[in-house]
Amino acid sequence: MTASVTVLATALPEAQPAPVTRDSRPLRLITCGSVDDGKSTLIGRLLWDTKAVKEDQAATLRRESSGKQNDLGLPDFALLLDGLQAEREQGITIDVAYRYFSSEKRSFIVADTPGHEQYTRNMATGASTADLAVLLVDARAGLLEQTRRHATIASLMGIKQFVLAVNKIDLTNYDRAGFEAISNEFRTLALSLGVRQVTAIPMSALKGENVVYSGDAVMPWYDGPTLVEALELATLRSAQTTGFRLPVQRVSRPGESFRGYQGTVAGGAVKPGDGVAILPSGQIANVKQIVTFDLVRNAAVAGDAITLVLDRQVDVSRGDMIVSLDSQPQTGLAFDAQIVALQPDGIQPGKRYWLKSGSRRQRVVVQPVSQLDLKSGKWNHADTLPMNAIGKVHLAFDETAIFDPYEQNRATGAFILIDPDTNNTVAGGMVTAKRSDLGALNANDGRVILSLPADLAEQLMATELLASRRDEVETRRITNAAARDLFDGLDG
Ligand SMILES: Nc1nc2c(ncn2[C@@H]2O[C@H](COP(=O)(O)OP(=O)(O)OP(=O)(O)O)[C@@H](O)[C@H]2O)c(=O)[nH]1
Repeated sequence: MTASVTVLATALPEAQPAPVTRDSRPLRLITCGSVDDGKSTLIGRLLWDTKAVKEDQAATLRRESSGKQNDLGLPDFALLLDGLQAEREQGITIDVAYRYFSSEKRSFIVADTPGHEQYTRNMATGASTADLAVLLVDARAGLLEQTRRHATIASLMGIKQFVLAVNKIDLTNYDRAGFEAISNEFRTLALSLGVRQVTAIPMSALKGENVVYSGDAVMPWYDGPTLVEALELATLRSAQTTGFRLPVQRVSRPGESFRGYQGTVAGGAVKPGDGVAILPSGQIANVKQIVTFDLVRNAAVAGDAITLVLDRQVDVSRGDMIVSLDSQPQTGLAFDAQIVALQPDGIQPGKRYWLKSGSRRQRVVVQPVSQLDLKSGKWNHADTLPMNAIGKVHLAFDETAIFDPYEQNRATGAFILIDPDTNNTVAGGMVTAKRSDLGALNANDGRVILSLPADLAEQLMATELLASRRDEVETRRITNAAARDLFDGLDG
């Protein structure tokens, strides 16, 4: 494997979004499963049967499948997703790519997360924007620990609707009892995670039974929906409950008289005349103008990329957040969070990481408190968190941090942790609450840079510099990634 460059942005979509036939936003879903459960085959089958595959792709599929067809003589639908594999082989790791398809009633965006090694991380990236999770299991194997982990992460990230796809049912001779046993076990798990909306569907992704077309002929005992019918019935995640949020990406000063603050609205709405506060400084101003790339607008909502002009001179820089006066996020030096550890080193207590949330990046000390036992669903005391662990932690900052609880706003409540030594993303997390005091965990205690020998201090500075450059690269990519803008724009 040759992953040398990590692109945190989304991959460019290969196809334009399917036309929205009704006045509804597309439903976003993620698929999760263990290796070989048939995830690629299922997504391929969905694209194929909903006719989201372009003719040239279809021709390639027929050609490439010939000669290496499976026992059933069907094309290898997983080949439809091979574009990502090719990118991986060029040394580029792409966390999530989005595929678009639609039925007569609705359009959908499925987050496709390639690769197994970093699966949990990829999954967490996809889950943060999804309305629904499709959890795949192999009908012969039933629920695995991996299924439990994925279901847990999906629920932690706020997904409240699951479809359990009991795949490869053709290989169990369409065994009804086996299907029901797996469904019941999964319902118990989902309930323990607080997820009540579960649809279990017996299916064969390979043969296309109960995916888009009914599997009646072979499973007359099943009278529930096909996968697409279940997706058509699903509800969109409810709107965020916070006020206006604009994480400032850039301050624009094209001339003496104009100063605008640019970013993508991460919550709520804004219109000229609204009172806003600039955090963390707490300065106050009114909105004078809202400008998009070619228009002056009379309002902007979450998902809009805007330039905001204020009615007075204030001091604003990248990483600040402009928010509505009457509904502000929480600011402070200590927060509680839940994280998923993503690297072999896990999370070390007392170590200083970079925390990145929106356009803001700051130093943080992470103190693990407990780890989730996936089998029992209990939180056990923990001082460290190994790779893949889901844990509760305390975060301690040495400069004011700004968050909404993730429950209220996924954009301003989510973050990643970066190891300053390696620049690896070591965790993804969600803020659950503000803490009233730092207790024993004062991040300033970790601020020993002044007492370090000069050469070591210099090294540390160099690391910081490197990290900040990396930050720029990342931001540029994200800005350039038409996919993300497009994707976010669909929400507007
Ligand atoms: N019989 C049968 N085989 C299936 C079905 N779905 C997938 N397969 C086969 O199972 C194997 C694995 O399928 P993939 O779609 O590659 O599985 P995956 O989970 O995406 O695996 P990775 O891409 O390795 O993560 C392939 O040989 C598929 O043809 C099914 O419903 N029935």
